[in-house]
Amino acid sequence: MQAELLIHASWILPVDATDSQLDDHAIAVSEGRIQAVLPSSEARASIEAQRVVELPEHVIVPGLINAHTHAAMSLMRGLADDLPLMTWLHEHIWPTEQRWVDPTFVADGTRLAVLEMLRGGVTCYNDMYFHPEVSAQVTAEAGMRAVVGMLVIDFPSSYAVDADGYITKGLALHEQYRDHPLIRVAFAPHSPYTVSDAPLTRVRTLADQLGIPIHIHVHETRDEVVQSLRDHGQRPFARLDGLGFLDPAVLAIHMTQLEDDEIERLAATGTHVVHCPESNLKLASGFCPVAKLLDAGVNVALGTDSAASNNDLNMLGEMRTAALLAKSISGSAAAVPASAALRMATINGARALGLDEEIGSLEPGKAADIVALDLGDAHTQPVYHPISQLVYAASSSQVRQVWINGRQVLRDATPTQIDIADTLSRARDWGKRLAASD
Ligand SMILES: CSC[C@H]1O[C@@H](n2cnc3c(O)ncnc32)[C@H](O)[C@@H]1O
Ligand SMILES: [Zn+2]
Repeated sequence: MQAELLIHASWILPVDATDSQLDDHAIAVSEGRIQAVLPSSEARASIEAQRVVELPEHVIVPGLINAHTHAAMSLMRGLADDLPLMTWLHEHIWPTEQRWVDPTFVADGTRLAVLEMLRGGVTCYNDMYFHPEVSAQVTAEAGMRAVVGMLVIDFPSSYAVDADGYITKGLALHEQYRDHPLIRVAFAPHSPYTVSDAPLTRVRTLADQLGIPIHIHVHETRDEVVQSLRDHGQRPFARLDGLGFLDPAVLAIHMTQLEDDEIERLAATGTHVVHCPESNLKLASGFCPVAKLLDAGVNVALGTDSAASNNDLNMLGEMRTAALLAKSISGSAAAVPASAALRMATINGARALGLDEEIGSLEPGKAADIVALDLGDAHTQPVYHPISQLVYAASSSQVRQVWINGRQVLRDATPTQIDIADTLSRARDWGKRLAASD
């Protein structure tokens, strides 16, 4: 057999149906797709490859999927800390966005985020932000995969004046990226408290017509629920249900406030939940009952939220936090074991985005989105169970090689498509500008 690329590693965690661990295996790649995953001994005997990569002491996993981001907000990392959500948004983040966010801000912030995520083994992210056409372009230039949000919000910005304006721009973006190999689009109405019923209904209709996901913040805090009971006479979840917003196209972000009947309804409707544990912890938003959701059969993916509320875009850290927090909340050390955390950061994210035929696991026929981490460092030795080292001990600095669609975008921890010095210099400049206006 011929292959363009053959990667040998000490361990492969393909995230298949049985959570296999494959020791001394190889992955053969051609035309951007995985051809075979097989023992290295067999691969050496049967595959003639144009390029062979040997990765002893490395574990290979599917590219991580960050299922909820506001990438460009990396330029606001550390701008306002130690505040609850509404104070943080109303008194700091939204005024800063009104003053500064434009296409250049989004380009420079997204590039900084893409650099951080690629170095952390993230190969796909699901974004919600202003000027998504700019995020899409920057991401595609870096060779990274993204689902870019067709943002909808009732408030004006430098991007659009009203909800219909956001939708019109979003539809143009959808047209522009039809059939793109790396970029998909989804509707991204910000939340039930910032988008009124009419645009939500329009989003629902259009999403059905176009067959695309809907990405929305829901039940992030108790205050959100209290406010909705006051303004609408019902919980946001019930309001969204009434508007037809519960089904397998919908990614409900956060979900820290959930009654048992709502968990049952999520499971019955196939609605996905995206858990953002570090952002929820930092803003003291509440706790998403992940173990209960998984037990009920709800698909739970994992996201960082923005670097302004996390304060990083590190999905290795997010997996660890998700696993530890679930144990603490449920009172069971068996809750969200390492294998479940890895599923949340890979195949569950792919499923939520409707991309599970394409990415999320290392199986023949899927896109070659592959991440290799070197476990030879002191803090990940010795290796009894590679998944344990990956989820509970590894850091981003151990991500050495990343391929997306079979193209190497990180080689020996260095991005191949991004100018690091320029990206950092632009970030520093924005930092000075924002600090001077504070
Ligand atoms: C209109 S683009 C997205 C919008 O979301 C804001 N945002 C960032 N983090 C959060 C969060 O945790 N909850 C709600 N909204 C958030 C961001 O500042 C943008 O304005
Ligand atoms: Zn968010």
